[in-house]
Formats: sequence, structure tokens, C-alpha cells
Amino acid sequence: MVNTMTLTWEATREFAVMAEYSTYGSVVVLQVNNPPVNSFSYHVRQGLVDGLEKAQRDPAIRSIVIMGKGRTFPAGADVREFGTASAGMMPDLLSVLAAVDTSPKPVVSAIHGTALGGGFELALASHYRLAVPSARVGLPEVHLGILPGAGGTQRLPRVVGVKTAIQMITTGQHIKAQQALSLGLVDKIVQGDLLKEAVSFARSIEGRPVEDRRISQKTVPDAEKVGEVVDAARKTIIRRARGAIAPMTCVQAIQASVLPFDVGMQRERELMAFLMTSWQAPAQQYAFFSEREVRRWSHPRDKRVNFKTAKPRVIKSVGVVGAGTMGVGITISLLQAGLKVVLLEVNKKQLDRGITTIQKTLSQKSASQRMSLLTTTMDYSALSDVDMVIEAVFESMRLKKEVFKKLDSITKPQAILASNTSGLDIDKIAAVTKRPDKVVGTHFFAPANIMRLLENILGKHTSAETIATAMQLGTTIGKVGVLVGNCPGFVGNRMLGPYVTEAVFLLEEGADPQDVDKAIEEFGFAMGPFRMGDLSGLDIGWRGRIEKGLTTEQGPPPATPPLYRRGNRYCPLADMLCMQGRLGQKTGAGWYRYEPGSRAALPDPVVQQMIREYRQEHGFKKRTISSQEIVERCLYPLINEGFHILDEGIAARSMDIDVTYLFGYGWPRHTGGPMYYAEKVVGLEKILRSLESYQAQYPDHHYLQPSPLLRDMVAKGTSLAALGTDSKL
Ligand SMILES: CCCCCC/C=C/CC(=O)SCCNC(=O)CCNC(=O)[C@H](O)C(C)(C)COP(=O)(O)OP(=O)(O)OC[C@H]1O[C@@H](n2cnc3c(N)ncnc32)[C@H](O)[C@@H]1OP(=O)(O)O
Repeated sequence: MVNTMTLTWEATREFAVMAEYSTYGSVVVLQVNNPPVNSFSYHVRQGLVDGLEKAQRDPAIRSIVIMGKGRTFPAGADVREFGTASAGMMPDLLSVLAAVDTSPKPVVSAIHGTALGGGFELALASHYRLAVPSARVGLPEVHLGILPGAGGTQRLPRVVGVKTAIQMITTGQHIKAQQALSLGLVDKIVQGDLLKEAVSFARSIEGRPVEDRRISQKTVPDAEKVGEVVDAARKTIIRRARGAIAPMTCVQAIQASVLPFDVGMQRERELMAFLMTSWQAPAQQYAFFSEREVRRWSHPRDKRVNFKTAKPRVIKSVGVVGAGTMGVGITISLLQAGLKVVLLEVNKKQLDRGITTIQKTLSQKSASQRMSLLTTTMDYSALSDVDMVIEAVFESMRLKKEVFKKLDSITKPQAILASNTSGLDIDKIAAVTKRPDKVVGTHFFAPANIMRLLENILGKHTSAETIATAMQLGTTIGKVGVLVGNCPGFVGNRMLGPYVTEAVFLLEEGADPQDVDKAIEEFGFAMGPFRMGDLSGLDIGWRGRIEKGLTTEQGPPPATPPLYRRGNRYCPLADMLCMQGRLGQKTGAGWYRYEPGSRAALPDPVVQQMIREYRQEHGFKKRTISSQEIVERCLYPLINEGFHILDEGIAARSMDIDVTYLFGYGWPRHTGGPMYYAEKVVGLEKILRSLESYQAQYPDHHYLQPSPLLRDMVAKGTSLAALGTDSKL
């Protein structure tokens, strides 16, 4: 081993393309320089091939190191290039990796940051792999609707076996350096300066034969069990994929790794081409970029409300009011991000329960450190010094107004006051304070410490600084923040209204709750509307309807026709369940029944009988309803509401709606989100015609009335991207 201290650090930079070539005596270092993530754009690929050829030609060079400049080893192909001319320009990634694999001089990949996708495939094509302790590696292509198409499905199983390769590739998980070492995916973890260590290591292996270091020449260790392993994995993968085709296609490619390398590579190429040309790959890539694009927020209400100009306040301490499920989840998120929290709850029992949950949820390792950031109190005056308060009390306007009045009088004047309302009017809440500019909606989703969406609501008077602070807080605590305007239900819950309403109408016409849930789950949702309702608690919607005067605890308000409210068609089946105390999982019964201690939703003859009697009483004739009709009747009105939302400027861009649904409502990612699905998968014209046709059949279902914007876009042939601002997509 060469002593690193004796190295002469006189690097000669020969040419500065996107793969910089430097020599350290007999070692060449090729450093990929394509910020921010060193993805393999055409120029990087060309730079690497040029560098490798040059190193081969130079007799003084005996080994080659490849690494990334700046924050990371290459994080894969440049996804923005997909479908463009430069993606197809030679050299492609396969030829870069072939040049690495077949290099007669040993090639060492030195990994820091994240070696992902094509980046990790490059490392696997190298003869040696080093990593710093904080590095992570993985093949996350499945999340982009494709497979690791540069040999990943062939080389990875040759190191870790088919079973582990299936696990890694179909989940796209990132593996930490230490685990990669134990799996044999890296040869050494190096401390200290990676460049020095890599050069030193490269010198130490100079002259050694590379043949037995080539993963492509190895055989798969558990080859004889491949059929068994695939059979065992298939069921779970299909269930988890919920209609996405990439995971099982990855498995097919991995299966081919037991064949000779060239044959397996050919199979990988064919399957990659199949995925690349599917409708799901662009949808998933759109989802990937949209998740990042929503960080560039703005709102048509006010040009100052723009990420470029608005500056957030610094938030070091946050008050949380209410230690119910939401308040506790929010508190955990804040503590995990290292923020100081004052949790206020006026009910002692509830406060104690909340503290226990927080303690249990925070990981053992950091629990005491995180808990030291938490103060709990029953006294509002403890909030006098916090930078921001998030109110998470029961969803009642009267109560929220009371809380905000108190907060306004107690907190320091510059403190921001946020409400975790899921749909109440932010302006009415702000109006009880003397600082409406500092009042904002921060709508978290349950469980708040897990769900990634944060819907931030801009009230009439909310300042740009306040909204910037809410968006920044979201980033700090690892949420995907979406900026939306103020209207009943905001974006997410407003669109959910038509979906749930149509779902219940389908019960009147002949479907059972399990028929509707099955169709929606086959579409790709984790849960259909009825299972979801039982999980969230049916009383939430019921209380909301009572508050709006649509029903009462005893039944329809006096002198109301049973199936109409305020001139609109109304189905009281959900109210009837609540009146029987069937509030969902928490009471052991809702749309389904639940065995004690179990969350499995079991069809309930009692509910089926209730629906049958209801149909008879109101003259509904049961008919068979196809899955296609269920999906269209539930999802097209939801999408239609999205068009109303865009038309009213409640969401600035259709991608804000898509991200809301992908991260807050379990909309299947492989379809891109409701608006993307409507435009790119189904087609706007077809959505419009279906809505028109259903509306002709059900003229009093007002949600089926197509939005004027949808009509206009179909008439003019305009695209959703053209409506938005600032989009790079
Ligand atoms: C016929 C066969 C041909 C062979 C084809 C070979 C195929 C290879 C398959 C692939 O390699 S696909 C790509 C696989 N890699 C990934 O999926 C990684 C995706 N990126 C990430 O997971 C994260 O970005 C990160 C690398 C972990 C970094 O996370 P971080 O939170 O630090 O930063 P971000 O905000 O996510 O990203 C910063 C910035 O970079 C853009 N970006 C990230 N990855 C890519 C990429 N692979 N291609 C293009 N652009 C990428 C991201 O959009 C951000 O951009 P912004 O403008 O700042 O929003």
C-alpha cells in the first residue's frame, strides 16, 4: 500500500469538459463535473469515453479512478434528456460502461454522496469500488417507471444474488455504505480525503489482472433458485405495484441474469425499450420533477408571492396547540427536524397521551435529545416567545376563532399564526386577529409525521413573507409543500368532495362498498373511498356536514326532502351509519365491520341490508355497475373539480394539484396525478365527453357538470402546461 502522504499532488488538468482529466503520477482521475447531481448528460458520457481512451493510450498511466466533483458521484442518467435527441447520441451509457468493464487498466469508482441508477451501474462496471462512510448507493429507476438499463439488472445479481437484487431493484432503496460493504457491493470504506485515498488505492492495485474483477464475468450465486425466488416475490411485488408495470418488468430482467452476460444484457435492453415507450414512464418522471418544481412557487393573487423574491422568517421555535392525533404528529415532525416545540393542550389526559405517543414514536437513539427540545403546557402564556404557532384543535370555526384570539393576544407581534384546518376559511380565522398578514393555513395530513404533503394556504391578507416561511418550514421538516389559495376544502379536500359523493351515489344504484373500493384499488389507490372513510373516521365528514347544516345528529334537518339539500342531490347513507354509532375502524364498524384488534375490512351484511332497504324505500332499482363506470364516475368529477380550481386560480399550476394528490391522497404515481392522467393518459376530450354523458343520465348530480375551463381547453386544444407559470416540464 502506498503511503498517501508521499503522493505528489501535482495534478495536471488536461481538459476541462464535464469529465475532468487529471493525472497523479501513474493514476488518472476522471472527475464528473455536471452539477447539481453529476448526471450522465451527453457531454459527460463523451468526456468519460475520451478520458478512458486517453488513459489507455498513455503508457505511463497504469490505473484509473472515476469520481464525482462537488456534492456527489453521478446520480444516474440525465432524466431531462429522456426522449430528446441528446439521449440517443453516442456514446450512450452502455458504451461508456462497456469501455470501463473491458479496460485493461484497473478502474476504481470512488463514491461519495449518492451513486444512483446509471451512476451505481458505472460503479458496478468498474473493477473496484470505494466509498466514504456517508455514501449511499442504489438503483431507483423503478420510481421513474423504467429499469436499471445499463447492466444493473445483470451485474447486481451477480454480486448479491437474485433475491437481494429483486428486493433492491423493485423497491429502489438507497443502501448505506456499510451495508453495501457487507453485501460486497463496495470493496472498502475510506475515511478522510476521498481523492487521496482513491489515488493511493489505485496505485496499490496497479499491475493486478482485471479479469477476475469483472462482475460481468461472474455467475449469479443463487442461480439454481431463480424460479423459486421469483415465484415467491411475484405476489408481493404485484400487490405493492398497484398497477405500475416497472416492478415486474425489473424482475423479468433480473431473471435473465442467470443467462450468459450478453444474452442477459440483450433481454435487459428489450425490456428497457418496452418500459421507456410505455405511458407510465413519462408519468413517473413527471411526478419526480413536479415534486421538485413545486418548490418554485408563486400565486396569481399577488406577484410578491413568489419564491424568487419572498424571504422567509427564521423559525427556531414553534408552538403547537392541541395534542390530538394531528397536533402530536406535527410535534413529532418538528422535533425530528431539530426545532424547539411548545405543545399546548388544555386537557391533561389528552396531553399525557400525546407525550407518551411522542416518546414512543421518536427513535430510541435520538429520543432523549429530541425530547429535550419539547416543552409541554396547559397554559397559553408559555407560547409568548415562540416564532410560530400551529393550531391543531378540533375542526370547528368557533373553536378556531377562540384559539386565534388568544394566540393573537399572547404571542409576540411578529409570530406567525398557522392553522392546520383541513378546509375552513382562513380569512375568517385571520379576521379575529390584528395580524391577518401573519395568518396562514398549514394543512398537514394524517399521520402528520409520516405523510409528506403540506398544503399551505394563502389567505386574502397573508403576506409573501408569511407564505415563504410556511413553505420553508415544510422543507425544513422534510415535507413536500404546495402553495394553494383559500376556498372550502382548499385543493385536496375540495376535489375529494365530488369523488366521495359519486361513490355513495353508486351505492344507491347497485354497488356495494367493496365493489367501489375494489375498482378504485385496482386503478392504483392504496384504499378505496369506503375503506379510507372507515380509517379516517366517518364522524369527521359527518361533523362537517352538521356544521354546514346539511344534516343533524338526529337526521335530515326539518322540512328537508330526504335526497336533496339546498337544491343538490344528497345521499344520507353515511349520516345513517354515524347515527348508529358506526364511525369506522375506531368503533369496530363503519362501511365494513372489523374483528377486535384487526384492521381488515370485512363486508358487513348489516350494511348491505341497510343499503337494500334504502334503495327500496327511495325507489332505486339495483343494477350491475362495471369497474370502468365506477372509476370514471368517481375520478372524473374529482378531476373536473381540479379544472374549477385552476379556473379560479386556487392552484397556480396543474402540477400543484398533481403533487397534492400524489403525496396527500395516495393517487397512484405511475399515472402522474389526476390532472396529468386526465390530459396525457385519458385525454381531455374523452374526460369531457364522459362527464357530458354521465350528466345526461344523472342531471341532478351537479358535480358531473363539466367545468367551463375544461370545455374551453378542449375547444381550443390548449394544454395544461400552457396554463401554468414557471414550468420547465
Ligand atoms: C437503452 C438503454 C440506455 C441506457 C439508459 C441508462 C439508464 C439509466 C437509468 C438512470 O440512471 S435513471 C436515473 C436514476 N437516478 C435517479 O433516479 C436519481 C434521481 N435523483 C435523486 O434521487 C435525487 O435528486 C438525489 C440525487 C438523491 C439528490 O437529492 P437532493 O434532495 O439532494 O436534490 P434534488 O432536489 O432531488 O435534485 C437537485 C436537482 O437535480 C435534479 N436531478 C436529480 N437527479 C436528476 C437526474 N437523474 N436527471 C436530471 N436531473 C436530476 C433535480 O430535478 C433537481 O433539479 P432542480 O432544477 O434543482 O429542481
